[in-house]
Amino acid sequence: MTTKIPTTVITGFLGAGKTTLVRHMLAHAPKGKRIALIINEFGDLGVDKDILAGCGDETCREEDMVELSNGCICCTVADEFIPTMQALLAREDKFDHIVIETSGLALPQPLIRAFNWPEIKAQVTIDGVVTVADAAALAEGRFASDEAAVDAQRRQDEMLDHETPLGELFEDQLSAADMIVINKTDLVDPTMLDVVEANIRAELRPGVGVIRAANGHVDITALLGMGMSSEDDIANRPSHHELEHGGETHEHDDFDSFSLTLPSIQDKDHLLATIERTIKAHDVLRLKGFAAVPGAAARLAIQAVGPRVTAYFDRPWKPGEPKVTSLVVIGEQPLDRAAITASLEQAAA
Ligand SMILES: Nc1nc2c(ncn2[C@@H]2O[C@H](COP(=O)(O)OP(=O)(O)OP(=O)(O)O)[C@@H](O)[C@H]2O)c(=O)[nH]1
Repeated sequence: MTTKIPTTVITGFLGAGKTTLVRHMLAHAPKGKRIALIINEFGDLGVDKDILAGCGDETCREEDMVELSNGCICCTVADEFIPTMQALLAREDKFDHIVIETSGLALPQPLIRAFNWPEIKAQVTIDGVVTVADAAALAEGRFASDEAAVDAQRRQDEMLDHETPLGELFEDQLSAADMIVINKTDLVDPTMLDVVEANIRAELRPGVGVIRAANGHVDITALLGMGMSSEDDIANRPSHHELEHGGETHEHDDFDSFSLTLPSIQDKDHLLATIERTIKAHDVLRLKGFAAVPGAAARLAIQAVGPRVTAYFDRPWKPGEPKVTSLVVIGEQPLDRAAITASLEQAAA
């Protein structure tokens, strides 16, 4: 019998810290262990792959990364995911482990089920499904239906709201998990963290592990080598969307994304202030990309998750690379693209 290649599936809501966790995993993987990475992004800018490739480590080898862009892995299982897996398995250089980072809007269940397709099942097994939870977003009630209208106490109760697309999607991601990483613990006080953890635990199947982390710093031996064969246990991982719609519709219909490019911007602080203002005014859930700051030799990576905007220079511009500012914007439907674009264009020079 051939040994199956273990695969870790990383899921979790937009901006929860999946890429950050993957980065940590790659940096701390046992020496000599060859890990292939499949990255699935919502939106048509390959920001996550670019950030990982920009890390410069030998563990983040670009040739070991495959990107499934502008799609949700769960909607494109047959068209994209299966062929990608087959191509990976056909490669001569063999991998010891595969890591799949799903988009923050992906429903994990169809992906898990895909591991039962005969051509996949013969060679690969799911080592474990890891769901990254954003402690800060949960503590702030960002999955509640109308944040502005609910007071702090009610927000706590509505953390795992069944009515909203966000809440349901998050529950589906929790129900699929073998392990939960409660991330961003640095942003939440300990009492609130206990509330967040209790709410999460209430949604889990018995036996699912929960670990807390900041910046994805977890003991990677806890993540790799779980040996769960999750694909054999799909019946115990129900999904709202599959139950309610017979798998026919996808929650991504509730979300929208677009990207825009600014040929030049005035300056860094003005850009970040413009982004912050735009996010607040238009309920943008997630914004990320790279900016060309006048006079800077490096590109500025921009990350916004809900109202929190951060930026750092991640790597020097490559010779010949167009120095422009490219951003992807993600939010619930309807996203007022024209107004958001006009607002962000105020940062243009
Ligand atoms: N303060 C804090 N920030 C974090 C932590 N983990 C991640 N971040 C930041 O949160 C932002 C989003 O992190 P990512 O790792 O890109 O999140 P993601 O889940 O991959 O995002 P999508 O792929 O867009 O869904 C980045 O700015 C990270 O630096 C954490 O534990 N604490």
